[in-house]
Amino acid sequence: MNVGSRRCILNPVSGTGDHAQWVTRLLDARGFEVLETSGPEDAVRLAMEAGFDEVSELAVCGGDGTINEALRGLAAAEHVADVTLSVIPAGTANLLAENVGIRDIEHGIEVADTGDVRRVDIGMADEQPFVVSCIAGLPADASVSTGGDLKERFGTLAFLLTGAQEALQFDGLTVTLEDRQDGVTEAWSGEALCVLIGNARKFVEKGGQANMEDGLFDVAVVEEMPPQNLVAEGVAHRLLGQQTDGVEHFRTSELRIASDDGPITFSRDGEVTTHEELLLFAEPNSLDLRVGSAYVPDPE
Ligand SMILES: Nc1ncnc2c1ncn2[C@@H]1O[C@H](COP(=O)(O)OP(=O)(O)OP(=O)(O)O)[C@@H](O)[C@H]1O
Repeated sequence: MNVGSRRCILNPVSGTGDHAQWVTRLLDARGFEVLETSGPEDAVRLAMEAGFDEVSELAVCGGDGTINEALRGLAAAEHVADVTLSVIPAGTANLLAENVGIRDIEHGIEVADTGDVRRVDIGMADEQPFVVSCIAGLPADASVSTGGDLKERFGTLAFLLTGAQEALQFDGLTVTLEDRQDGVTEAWSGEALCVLIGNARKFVEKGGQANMEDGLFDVAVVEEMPPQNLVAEGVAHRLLGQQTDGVEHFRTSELRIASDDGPITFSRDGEVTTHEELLLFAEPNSLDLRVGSAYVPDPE
């Protein structure tokens, strides 16, 4: 039993990869035991161990990929509900940190030590957890192929823009979406360019932080566009600008996505898997997360 214990899982190669030493020194001074990951999936193992050791505070220093691995490890150890998680943004995009008001590494360390704790929703897709989003179609593929340089220059927009360029050769998704919040209703069916399910992130209008405490996903389906369109511009406008023609947007706590045309690729916070159908549900108020003072519980 490790009541009151503080541990940090640190990815030494995420982002620019030059943070490990000084971050370890600062965290050590604040009572965190720092364990470095040694390769892909190692944060899953370390978080499982933290769960089995009943660690009460777990900081994750890395990008969204490392956070996703840590969350999967905590889920495997059935420790998600018993830990306070904090994020120290040392990745390239750092979507979760950005969505909970954490500015940079130093700020993340301070928040991990003394920040407010909010009980936020997590999403489950095929029984695996995610916090930020689960996306299918173009940005899911794009998040795999977008190089570090581009990610750094454009931030999150790069996911959309790179994907949009690739859409010239992209066939789209033939999908049916069922809203299962109150019974089963067909929410959308047809040819989609992508399906975006946000827990911590909105994808339409101005985007930004979604309500992480309402027990609902923000779902956006971008309809297939003719390839001769200026696709990159079109997608960016539709998702980030004001124009929402061709975008179906709704909120739900439970959703089933079925492909009518073979397996499709999903990215759960950057973790890529392939499914013919996927069942997603929001687990309301199930994770204690430290947030920065800029975090807005209800960003409407
Ligand atoms: N010691 C290591 N050596 C090599 N790869 C590692 C090591 N530890 C973790 N990894 C892998 O590094 C990858 C990238 O991590 P992460 O997603 O956290 O950072 P990022 O890609 O820089 O940021 P972001 O996801 O925010 O854009 C993950 O797939 C993780 O499994």
